[in-house]
Amino acid sequence: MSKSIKLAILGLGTVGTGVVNLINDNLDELKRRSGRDIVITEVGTRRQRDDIDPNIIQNSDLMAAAASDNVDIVIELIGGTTLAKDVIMHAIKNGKHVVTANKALLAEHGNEIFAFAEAHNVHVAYEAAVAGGIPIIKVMREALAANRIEWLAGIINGTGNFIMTEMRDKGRPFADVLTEAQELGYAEADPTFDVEGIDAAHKLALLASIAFGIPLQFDKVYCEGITGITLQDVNYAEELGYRIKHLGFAVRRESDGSGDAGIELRVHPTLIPQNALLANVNGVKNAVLVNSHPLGQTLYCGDGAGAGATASAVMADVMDLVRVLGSIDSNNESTNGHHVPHLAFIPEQLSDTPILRAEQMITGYYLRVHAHDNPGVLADITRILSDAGINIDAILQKPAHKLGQVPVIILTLPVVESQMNIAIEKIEKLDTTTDKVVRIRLDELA
Ligand SMILES: NC(=O)C1=CN([C@@H]2O[C@H](COP(=O)(O)OP(=O)(O)OC[C@H]3O[C@@H](n4cnc5c(N)ncnc54)[C@H](O)[C@@H]3O)[C@@H](O)[C@H]2O)C=CC1
Ligand SMILES: N[C@@H](CC=O)C(=O)O
Ligand code: NA
Repeated sequence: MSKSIKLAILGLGTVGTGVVNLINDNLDELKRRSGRDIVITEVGTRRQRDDIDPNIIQNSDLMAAAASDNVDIVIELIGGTTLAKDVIMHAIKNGKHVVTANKALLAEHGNEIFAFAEAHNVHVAYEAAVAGGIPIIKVMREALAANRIEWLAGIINGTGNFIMTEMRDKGRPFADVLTEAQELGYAEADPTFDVEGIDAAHKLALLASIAFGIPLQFDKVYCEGITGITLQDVNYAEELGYRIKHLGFAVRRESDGSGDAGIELRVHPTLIPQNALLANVNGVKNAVLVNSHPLGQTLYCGDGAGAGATASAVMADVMDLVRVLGSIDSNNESTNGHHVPHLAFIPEQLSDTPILRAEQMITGYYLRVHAHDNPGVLADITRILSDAGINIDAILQKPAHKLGQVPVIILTLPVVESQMNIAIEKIEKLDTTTDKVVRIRLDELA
């Protein structure tokens, strides 16, 4: 057997431990598939641990581990955007290939990191950074490489989907389910990233780049989380044949008279029909639906978080890099040019297609309006909507729930957000309405 491949695993938390376990469990499988011995030579830990194989160097100096002569591939699993960035840049500078699960880092600094890697002729692989174990990066960069991607929609945060599922099915309180997600190793170190939609926005920025061939633009992703979703809205949505899911959308919009041309990047709770495929993806499962030409719609589904699923993606990247290393000759030159561009398109071909602002985005809406139970209230509300050119798809008036007040639920057809903003402002000013209008986007795309 030829030379072994030496790994440094930096960070032994949920994912790092999952990677060590996977290597131990599947060592023979890895060797049979790659023709190489895959060996962990160093781990980056804060403290010396006695449960680590004594042949493995335990290094609390991650910069040293990233540059070690004893390492071919550096696997960054510490998370965060400061030390993790320094360590990755240092590894690249020292000619190491890198595998990372760190979507926050790539969404914010990926343009710089990938350019630096290209300049040093090494790869930064990141399958684990999006949708956990689902091989969505590989599919989009390689299997769909001949397609023009029109849009994608996905459940891309396992913690959020787990919370929404448990709330809906078992009526469990939000905070309890979040605690369980943390115990199961699904949540980010700072779980507000999960519940405020930031983690999904990081992943969407990555998916959009490889879908459309645009630079990473995390700062332009419209982002809403699940903290404002109440059981009341979940139940009303179900009554109307819809389900609320937290989704990410990347949509190419042509200028067709109904709106502006550009790309919509948005993550938010969304009503989708109960019979839609994504409506039935539950628990920690993620799913990404991709519409491309000429293939059409394809759906990718699996565990989006957790030790085993994420380790699977990390090691899939390692296996790809083993093949790249196998194709490098003794002068460190690539012998067969196997190189998938980091963002799927060759860097000079990345386009500057504008990202649309929130007011330019087009979606349907679920509105919950609280009104006095007086004659003519419904007429006032529907007139405002129709004056704004907004078509109503369904309307549901619930029995009065507090002193003479009725919740009115309205579903609309797609409308440009700026129009909806104007209409909601007018509805809130009516003497007959009380409270703020609750609005949740509704999408039939997914
Ligand atoms: N947990 C999951 O399901 C998934 C996590 N990820 C990403 O994987 C990365 C790791 O996540 P987890 O394993 O969940 O986090 P974690 O918090 O369980 O593990 C991080 C580990 O890194 C160690 N660490 C941090 N700074 C260190 C330092 N200076 N020196 C040595 N060790 C250090 C911590 O002590 C901890 O053991 C993050 O970027 C996360 O966003 C990606 C996909 C799924
Ligand atoms: N916290 C993330 C982990 C995987 O990316 C999630 O819940 O999806
Ligand atoms: Na993945």
